[in-house]
Amino acid sequence: MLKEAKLALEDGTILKGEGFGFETIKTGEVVFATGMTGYVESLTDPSYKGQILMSTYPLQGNYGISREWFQSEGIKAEGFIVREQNNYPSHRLSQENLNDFLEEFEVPGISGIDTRALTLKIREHGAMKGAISTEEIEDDELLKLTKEQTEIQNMDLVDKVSVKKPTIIGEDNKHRAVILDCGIKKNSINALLKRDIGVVLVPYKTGYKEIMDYDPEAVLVSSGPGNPTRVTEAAQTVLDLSTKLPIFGICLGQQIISLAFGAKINKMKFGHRGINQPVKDLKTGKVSITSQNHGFTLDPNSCKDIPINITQINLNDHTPEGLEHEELPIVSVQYHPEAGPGPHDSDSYFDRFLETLKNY
Ligand SMILES: NC(=O)CC[C@H](N)C(=O)O
Repeated sequence: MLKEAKLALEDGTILKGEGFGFETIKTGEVVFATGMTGYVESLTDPSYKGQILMSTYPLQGNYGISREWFQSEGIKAEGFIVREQNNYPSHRLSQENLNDFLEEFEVPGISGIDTRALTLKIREHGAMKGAISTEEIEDDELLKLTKEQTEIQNMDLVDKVSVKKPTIIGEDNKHRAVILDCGIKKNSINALLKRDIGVVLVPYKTGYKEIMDYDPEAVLVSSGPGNPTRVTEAAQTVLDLSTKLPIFGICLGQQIISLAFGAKINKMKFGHRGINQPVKDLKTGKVSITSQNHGFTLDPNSCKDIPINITQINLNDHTPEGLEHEELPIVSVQYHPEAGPGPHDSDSYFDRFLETLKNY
């Protein structure tokens, strides 16, 4: 049954649509993603914790839901905004429809929204605080909840998605890496397992000594939600480990590594979320099409006097997309080489991880 739902934005906008998924009220930062596919991977990506996801592509749900595509145990985004949803999916792997998927994980969805207009608004204004209600609520009350919520910059979101205790996956693999888990995606773990690298996922607050006790050959600092400056413990751990082991970072991981060496982080106006972001390698001139999902970036000027070099840039806005330490085997990317969703063009990042680990 279609029921009326509302979306409120901090600038006072109230949009009405049809509710789907779970009947509830959720707040979050409203962000848009431009991929034509990948709603299952994105909704289950822990980096979307604290955010209400809007797809710019107008039809969602048409190929259904499969657990094979999950990037974590369930939906991590706070809500889903779409133009049109389809609940009669067609795909050989599909196990349920979008409505039941959201309902199962107690997440509200709103359809019938003019997502094109809303995207333009966000591009102009920047990402905004918002709220979705699939329950009955007065406009004023929903606006109040919207405005009163904490800014995403000041939320501790990594704590909500990081593992609670160390977890070993692939004990019998030839190599071993520790993943400093800030909200790892399954595809990243699988990319290492595929290369015979077993992993120990450790909580993001785990210190140097405990990590070394696992006798890893390298460390991966994972992607994850929210503001990297809220996880200073992880930056300290990176610094402590930096002369001992190769360190690789993905997205939030890159931001944490750059903070460890003294770079500055800025909030972007509306971020990069999509599966066709062009990234240029400054050494080879090669351009890759990458999967991205971030709203913070490091200030390139703050890298001038620290031992970190920017090795890759985004061709849309020239923001840093890859880093390397001047002397140590420390490498990171702002995009998602593990894909899920998106292209596999930068899968070789994990080959480099393996080579670096073997040679160290
Ligand atoms: N995918 C990620 O790791 C996101 C990193 C960080 N939360 C950002 O928004 O910039």
